[in-house]
Amino acid sequence: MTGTSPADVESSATDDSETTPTHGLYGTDLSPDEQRDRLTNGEIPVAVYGLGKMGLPLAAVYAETTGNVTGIDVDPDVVAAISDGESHVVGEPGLADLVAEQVDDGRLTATTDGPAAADASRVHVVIVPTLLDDENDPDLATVESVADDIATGLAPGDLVIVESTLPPMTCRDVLEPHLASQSSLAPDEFGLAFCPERTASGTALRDIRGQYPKVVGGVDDESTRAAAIVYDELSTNEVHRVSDATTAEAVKVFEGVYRDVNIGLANELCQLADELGISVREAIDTANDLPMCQLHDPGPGVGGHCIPYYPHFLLRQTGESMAVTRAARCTNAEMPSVVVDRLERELDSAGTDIEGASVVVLGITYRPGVEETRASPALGVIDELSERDARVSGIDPLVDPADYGASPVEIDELAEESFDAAVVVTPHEEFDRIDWNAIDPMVVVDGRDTVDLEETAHREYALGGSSDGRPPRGDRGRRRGVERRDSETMSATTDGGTDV
Ligand SMILES: NC(=O)c1ccc[n+]([C@@H]2O[C@H](COP(=O)([O-])OP(=O)(O)OC[C@H]3O[C@@H](n4cnc5c(N)ncnc54)[C@H](O)[C@@H]3O)[C@@H](O)[C@H]2O)c1
Ligand SMILES: CC(=O)N[C@@H]1[C@@H](OP(=O)(O)OP(=O)(O)OC[C@H]2O[C@@H](n3ccc(=O)[nH]c3=O)[C@H](O)[C@@H]2O)O[C@H](CO)[C@@H](O)[C@@H]1O
Repeated sequence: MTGTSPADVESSATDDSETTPTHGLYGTDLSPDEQRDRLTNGEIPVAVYGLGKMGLPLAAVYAETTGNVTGIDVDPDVVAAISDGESHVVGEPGLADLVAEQVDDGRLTATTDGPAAADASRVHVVIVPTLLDDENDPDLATVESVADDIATGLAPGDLVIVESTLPPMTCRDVLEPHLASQSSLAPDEFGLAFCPERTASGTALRDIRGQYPKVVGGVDDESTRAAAIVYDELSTNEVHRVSDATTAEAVKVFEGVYRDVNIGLANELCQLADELGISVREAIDTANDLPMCQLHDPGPGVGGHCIPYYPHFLLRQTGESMAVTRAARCTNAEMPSVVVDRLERELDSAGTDIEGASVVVLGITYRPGVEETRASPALGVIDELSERDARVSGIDPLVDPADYGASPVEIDELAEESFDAAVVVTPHEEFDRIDWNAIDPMVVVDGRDTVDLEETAHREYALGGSSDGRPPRGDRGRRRGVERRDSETMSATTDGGTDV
């Protein structure tokens, strides 16, 4: 790191212009070492478009590597916070300090002005979300709007790197023609490579800096080469060059589909727990003794703007039926209603009609500690409960349940209120301090195997059973000689749990 200031960079880039035909990395005739030097000296300005949960950590790592990064976001509050050296992304170890340091040193700046940043930058990194439209087709509008910004400043020799997850063929068939037509450059005058994020919330900096090999695939060989130069510097791990951008796009989507399909299988198996009278979680954990078996964890559904979205980047985009991917997606999407079915049955057994019952949902975000609610299973649970005319409350330390159709309750208020039931959807660590013994007995459906209510008066139903071997209703049925194989008996029995 040289600590070069942006002003130094500008003048050095100008001085070089007479001897170097292009300032960028694509199609340059500089040696690889000279390219690396220019990148790490800050002589190649970098723009990072999208400063969200992954974009801000990525921009910060680009800044610590190159010393000359402009971050762009459409949200003025995000830009204002970063300009003040503050991270608006919570739960990422080291990020607040890194952002403060990079901004303070003048290595990272932020703006809402995409075209101006594009004009000043020679490497453009895209890390905005790709969502779905109402028909579940990929919605490329945000990525294309960033491409419009980049195109206004795109110069010969520039390299565009896309880290946003994309449906395969998007770089080749959509973005390259889009950038070319909007910039009036020929496709072989600029580089375009897909280099997917292999990161997760909570470990973003570690992952970006090199936890896994970095996959790089360009629309042509020169784009792959140029992008590999960048990630050789950014990542401590190996750079895995694949044949082309479409292969790189497929790698990322396949990783997500693998996860969705395997969670779908776990969710299917977990629904056998009542009928078999076992803890399916115990069976899964034990099956996973074998390295060839990697069954996932069952739960109330699959949330976030990654895993539930990526299967749709293939479904309807191909002429193939994709029956396995489709079935898993359906199974996962139905889990919130499975959870509410179980809840309704347990309430029935306790003599309470779900219509008019008061139910509190624990955890609205899709993952503990991550402020993201897109596709959260909690939203499906709230919808299902509302459709069945239950009165729904919610607790979440990161978001306001009122924004999602549930009356807000604080953890400390739980004991003062009286609920017919609770559903654990997302086990934020704050829930560890709930004193269940201080709360009036109720039905508790635990979707995540995170509460043990055996020593309480609550009527617990653990989806799929507990890892320690307790079937969904604990040991009570076994102790009382309930016929485990008869699911009808199980669902109709009224003495299977503590009365509430
Ligand atoms: N979050 C994860 O765990 C994760 C992991 C791996 C990959 N990804 C992928 O990374 C990408 C980004 O995800 P994220 O979690 O950072 O998203 P995010 O929703 O947290 O942040 C997106 C940011 O982009 C900004 N933005 C929207 N439109 C813009 C525009 N036109 N120009 C500039 N900025 C704009 C938003 O204001 C927001 O700050 C997605 O493609 C996602 O699939 C995410
Ligand atoms: C572990 C990891 O690196 N993941 C990443 C993932 O991050 P993520 O934040 O989306 O988190 P996940 O852990 O995948 O969970 C998604 C949903 O599935 C539920 N779930 C999960 C596992 C399970 O066994 N049973 C479940 O029910 C869970 O509760 C949640 O609702 O997406 C990124 C984007 O591309 C990828 O980089 C990457 O795969």
